[in-house]
Amino acid sequence: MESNLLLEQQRVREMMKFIQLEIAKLEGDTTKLKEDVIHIRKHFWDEVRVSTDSFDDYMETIIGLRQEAQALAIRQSTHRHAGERLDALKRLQHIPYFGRIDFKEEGTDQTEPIYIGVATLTDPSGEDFLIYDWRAPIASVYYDYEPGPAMYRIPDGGNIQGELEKKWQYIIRDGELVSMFDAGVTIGDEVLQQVLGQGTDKQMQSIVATIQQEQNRAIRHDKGKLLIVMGAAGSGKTSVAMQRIAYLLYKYRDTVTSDQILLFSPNPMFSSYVSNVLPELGEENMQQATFQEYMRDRIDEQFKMETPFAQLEYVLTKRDSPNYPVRIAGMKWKASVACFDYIQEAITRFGTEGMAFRDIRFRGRILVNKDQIAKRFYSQESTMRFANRLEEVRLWLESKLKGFAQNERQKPWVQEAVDSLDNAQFYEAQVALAKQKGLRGDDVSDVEVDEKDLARLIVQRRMNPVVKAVHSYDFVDWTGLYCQLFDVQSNGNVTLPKEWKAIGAMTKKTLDRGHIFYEDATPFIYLKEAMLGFASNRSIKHVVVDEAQDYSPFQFAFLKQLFPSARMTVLGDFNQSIFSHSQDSNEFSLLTTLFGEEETSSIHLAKSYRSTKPIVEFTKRLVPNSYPIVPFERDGKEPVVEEFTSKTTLHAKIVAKVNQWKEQGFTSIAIICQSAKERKDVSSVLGETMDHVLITTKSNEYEEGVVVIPSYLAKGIEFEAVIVYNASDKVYGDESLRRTLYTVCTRAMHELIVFSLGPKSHFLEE
Ligand SMILES: Nc1ncnc2c1ncn2[C@@H]1O[C@H](COP(=O)(O)OP(=O)(O)OP(=O)(O)O)[C@@H](O)[C@H]1O
Repeated sequence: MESNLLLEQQRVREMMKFIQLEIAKLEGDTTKLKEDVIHIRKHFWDEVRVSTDSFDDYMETIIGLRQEAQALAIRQSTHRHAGERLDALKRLQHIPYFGRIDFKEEGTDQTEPIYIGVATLTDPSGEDFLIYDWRAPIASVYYDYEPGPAMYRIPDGGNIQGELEKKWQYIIRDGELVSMFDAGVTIGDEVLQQVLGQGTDKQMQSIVATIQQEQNRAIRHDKGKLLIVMGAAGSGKTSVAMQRIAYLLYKYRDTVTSDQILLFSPNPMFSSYVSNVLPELGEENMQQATFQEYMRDRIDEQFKMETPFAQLEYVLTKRDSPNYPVRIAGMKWKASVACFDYIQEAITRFGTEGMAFRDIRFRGRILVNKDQIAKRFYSQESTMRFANRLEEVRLWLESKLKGFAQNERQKPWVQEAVDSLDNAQFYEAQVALAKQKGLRGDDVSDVEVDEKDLARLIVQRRMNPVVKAVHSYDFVDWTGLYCQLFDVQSNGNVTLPKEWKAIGAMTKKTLDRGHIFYEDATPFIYLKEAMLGFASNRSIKHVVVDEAQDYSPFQFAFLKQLFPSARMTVLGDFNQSIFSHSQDSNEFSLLTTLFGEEETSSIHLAKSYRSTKPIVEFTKRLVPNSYPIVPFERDGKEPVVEEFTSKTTLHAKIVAKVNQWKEQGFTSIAIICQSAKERKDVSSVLGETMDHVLITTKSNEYEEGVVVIPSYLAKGIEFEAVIVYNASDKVYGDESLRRTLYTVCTRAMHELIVFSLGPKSHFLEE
């Protein structure tokens, strides 16, 4: 072992030297190549004699042009390759590799050592692989097998069988091999201990050196349209999501680019938290969005949409409001599979009856009344697509409006409007008419304007809002249609909630005020787009949804329609549903039906890596009916639960504890409050005594130091040490908040302290 270590240390040093030399050489080469490319571009035409006097001259010109273009293309391609190699070398310059397998391919008698790192490196001839990218097919053996028979898949679909003779793990710091381990069965117990025991960086980091077998299955999974990854808090779901994106970008590098992958994240701060991983692995970041942004764009100016965070504040802080039970029952219903089925049935029913239309009005007069529109709609074959039927009605209305406009020009109000135009208005009308005739500038004054033109223009302008409304299908009473869903008092197939009537009344009242609850946004838009056709985006090839337990079946159905060409990876943990009101289910059952069993695979990650074993054991007890949660064996302090009777002593204790943690060297400390309301209280008290950062829904950056953060913004991220500000039974007493308490406690990596003002939550007793 000792001599092995010396040999490997020697190899690392040689490799480091080689990498440094190559970097220096390539930096020179790429500068020269870039200058060459610029030079060729600049003097392109100087090098070509252009003449078309005779056929021979013409041919010579063509050949000259082709040669110059070829020279340019060759230089550009050499420059690009040199640039790529330089990038790879730079990624390897501190840690050239982290693992090695000794693999003997079946049918050969030679064992080849395969070194694995974050990029591929060949010798200068390009023939021998010095280091393999962790995503290369052969590297999968490193993650998937213990010594013994092993195999890996190659891109054409075949398998390479062989024997994995040995597996090593290396710890290399600043170009020196510090230690190496026989990685045997699982990769990384020792290395993992070290990695997980350290402090957290400002942002999430790649885990390629220590990916575990189950995680690797999820990262490299490549079958069907949908992959569901469920896993305990801290089991590496987000890490899997990020390494999986890197893997897909590598495997499909000829067909998929980073801007064709879209990650849905829970909030903007989360986006910044994960933004380092892909660049660290040499890839550009994928696109990121929140579901809320997609909804907001579609709801547009029609309603003022509540944000999901405002919705959560309501859930967490308005328990005493008399409307609370109805609103919560509504939230629960509107996010359920039952509601999804119910609206699907309603859409089918509207095909034969019950569509709500609006009168087309102009200057107080009804031009086409809603019954006429309904008659036209239902006069068409019910087998026709809904969108086509509505389009036919639109075209019919548009042609009717044209007729109305013509008649309207003769009306006295138009003549009056023409007569009352002052000079400025007349000139402005002249310019507009000139524009309609395609004239501009000086030509404007040449345009002859007669009364007929002016009448046409005046009617056109007055009717414009009506024309626009018809064009955007506002002749359908979308709000009425949505509200009408709540008028149905019984439905054969779906059980309606007992608060049904009150839910309907509350929904209507809110929409009438020009507001829309967040829970209504998706069903409302879904109803509309299911009838009009979904405005889809076909350029996205892969959609990744993190924190997927917080998405309703509607939202998934919507995503599927929105990105019809995309495969999906969905990662979540039902123990962490902050929307526990809305999600009773513990599985993504609708998702399976959406894509079909054939196209769906599920992987469960049971082992939890973030927190120490005592913290995992503690948090596990908060969710007794959960799927298995297995702690990674990492020692640490037992979590502390402490009750206080006064805020003053509680705050003094928080300040003392935080200061102590800072002295211990912790750089990421969170005081997690239940809501933003509570966060404000805490901050106003701590403000003078302790430096801290307040995290709000507007925070875009993941912050180091001491943060005060509401529960729902702490989703998905982690801190070295966590104080749960007030886990009293008053604050976390309701069953619906069990999962919230679990979520906040599981943010802690090394230390967890749960304070309570008054008697602690009974979940903590359990
Ligand atoms: N194989 C691994 N090697 C090293 N670190 C790992 C590994 N898997 C997970 N981790 C670490 O564990 C922590 C939790 O990972 P991650 O945030 O991906 O989990 P999660 O399942 O998304 O958590 P949650 O659902 O609680 O938000 C991170 O610090 C991550 O780097």
